[in-house]
Amino acid sequence: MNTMNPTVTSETGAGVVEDKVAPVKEERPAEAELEEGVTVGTPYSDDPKFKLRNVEVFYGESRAIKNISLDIARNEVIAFIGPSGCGKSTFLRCLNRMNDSIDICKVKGSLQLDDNDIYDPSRDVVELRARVGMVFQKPNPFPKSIYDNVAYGPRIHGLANRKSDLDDIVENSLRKAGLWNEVKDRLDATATGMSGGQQQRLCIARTIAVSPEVVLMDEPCSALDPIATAKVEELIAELSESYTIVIVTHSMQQAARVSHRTAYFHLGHLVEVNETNKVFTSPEHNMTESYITGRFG
Ligand SMILES: Nc1ncnc2c1ncn2[C@@H]1O[C@H](COP(=O)(O)OP(=O)(O)OP(=O)(O)O)[C@@H](O)[C@H]1O
Repeated sequence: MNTMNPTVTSETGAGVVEDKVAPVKEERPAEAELEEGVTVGTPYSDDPKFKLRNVEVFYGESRAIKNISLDIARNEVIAFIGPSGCGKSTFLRCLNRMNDSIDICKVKGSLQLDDNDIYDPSRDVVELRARVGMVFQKPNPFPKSIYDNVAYGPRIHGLANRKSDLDDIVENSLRKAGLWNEVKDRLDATATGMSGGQQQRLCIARTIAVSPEVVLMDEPCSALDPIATAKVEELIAELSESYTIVIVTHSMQQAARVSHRTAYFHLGHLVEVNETNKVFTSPEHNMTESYITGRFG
């Protein structure tokens, strides 16, 4: 007798027992295995730059972020990892209100930067984005000269009164981005003629030119080759001395190399946050372990 999943066909109502093929095992663990609002590990900090509580994000009726609470510490590098569609970028974009431009997107909960409400309606969003800068997946320099790309932000924020002050900001930013020696003799050349890796470091220089406190990076190396990636990773290590950095990455090796803490997201939940070394050597949650060992992705 075949005992696999016997089931009664309701259509016939005749109590006929049929064989039913066992359902295919889901590759990703089911959401039912997660307790909403519960994050294992060390999601809180004694010295938070961001204090985020009970954050939910909706796209129309669909809830993409489900009751997440997290502190991001001053001058830490924290990596957001997790399978595609788990909400890493959505959560990252809440930190400088980049989601504001998406009409159907609604953010709920308490999100504070240095104890001030990020979503206070009276907040100047341009000023917020200068404090919390962002580097995107694809390098997106303006079709202007290298100099003008870096000078753009300081000009619109009125950070330099004299040309020499602006020159200093441009040079310092390019130095910090590890690009000065490569471009100092061609500052007037158009930025779009640079290699992809140089363009991404230029975008980092452009971000830091307005003296942000935080740099958000959304898969900053996904369009770069391994050598350009290594340069950006070195840069992240240097920048972490001065800035708080939040990086979304699909590369677990990259998270392990650059971050102090790692946050593992799954289906809009924040499952685990721990010291990066712990996440990759002895994760507390079985879902984190399944993900980092490649049992699903
Ligand atoms: N502009 C949007 N409109 C509607 N739904 C969206 C939008 N952006 C993201 N979503 C949905 O929100 C959920 C989370 O997406 P998000 O891009 O934040 O995930 P992710 O973890 O960053 O994914 P990936 O690693 O693929 O970039 C997904 O279900 C996605 O389809």
